[in-house]
Amino acid sequence: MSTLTQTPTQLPQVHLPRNPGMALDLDWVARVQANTSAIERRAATLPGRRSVKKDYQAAWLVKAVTCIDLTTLSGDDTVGRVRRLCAKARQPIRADIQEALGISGIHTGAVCVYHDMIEIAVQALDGTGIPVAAVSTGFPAGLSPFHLRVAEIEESVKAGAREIDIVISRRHVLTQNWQALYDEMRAFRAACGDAHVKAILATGELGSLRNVARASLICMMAGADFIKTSTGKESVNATLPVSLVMIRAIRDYYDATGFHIGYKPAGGISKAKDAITYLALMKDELGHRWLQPDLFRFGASSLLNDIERQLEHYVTGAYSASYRHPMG
Ligand SMILES: O=C[C@H](O)COP(=O)(O)O
Repeated sequence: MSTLTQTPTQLPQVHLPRNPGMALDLDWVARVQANTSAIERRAATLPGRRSVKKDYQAAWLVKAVTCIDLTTLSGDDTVGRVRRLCAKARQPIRADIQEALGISGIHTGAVCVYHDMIEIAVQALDGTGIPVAAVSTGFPAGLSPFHLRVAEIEESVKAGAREIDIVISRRHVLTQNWQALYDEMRAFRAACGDAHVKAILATGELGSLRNVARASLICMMAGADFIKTSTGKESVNATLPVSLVMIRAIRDYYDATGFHIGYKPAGGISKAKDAITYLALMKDELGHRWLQPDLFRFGASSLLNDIERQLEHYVTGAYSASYRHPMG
């Protein structure tokens, strides 16, 4: 084992202009197609495409840690659990493992909580630069009255959230009401002000990959900073076929407008090897710039646990029990 020479936090990160959005272009939306069988075939090859080992694997896993939105979104969240999660976000990899890897100063991309826990998380992360992300707009179903969803965003921003994860109205997609989806997203973006907005599509409820592609495009046209797959509460959450579709929508939007939109797969990503597959997919489809935390996040509650175990194995040659890497 040798120490890692290039850690992710040492990579320069150039500040990117924010996506202002554009007028709804229904002709562009109508042209968007998705060849489901070709996408599924390609997605099936992804887990086996890259086999990164040893130093490289450890470096990719450290990179993954810096891109995690460390999440707790449970009805039984407590102040204590959120504080412990924030402590983990500040030091996601145990000090002895970091020392053996020759790295320091690693932290997660953000901490993601319900509105009620924002102030606790902001206090616990004070001075770290780690942003608090809040799920707003009647998460996870997004079916509360529209004015309350907008007000919830404003309250979350006021409470200190620097990132807002909104949920779209799935029915606008299922009924192909693109104008309504655009208007909703535009209003959410406006309510966020300077806070960055991630649009959760809840792809497991959108019916088809073509709907996923079209909803991705419309949210970007309406000013989304990130598009995110899932709330983590749908019966199907992040998948590789959906990711391929959304990532290619990001590429098309970038080619047409020059604006970089971030990607956040969320829900059910809990294994270190899956994290590497997602990172490799981002690199292959969008390039190295999209591997920075301002453009890529995992929405995950337990992924860090497995990554820390794998890194411990890398430095010691032995696996520890997962309870030795508690999250919150
Ligand atoms: O946005 C994040 C998800 O809610 C986390 O889902 P997970 O608990 O399956 O990792």
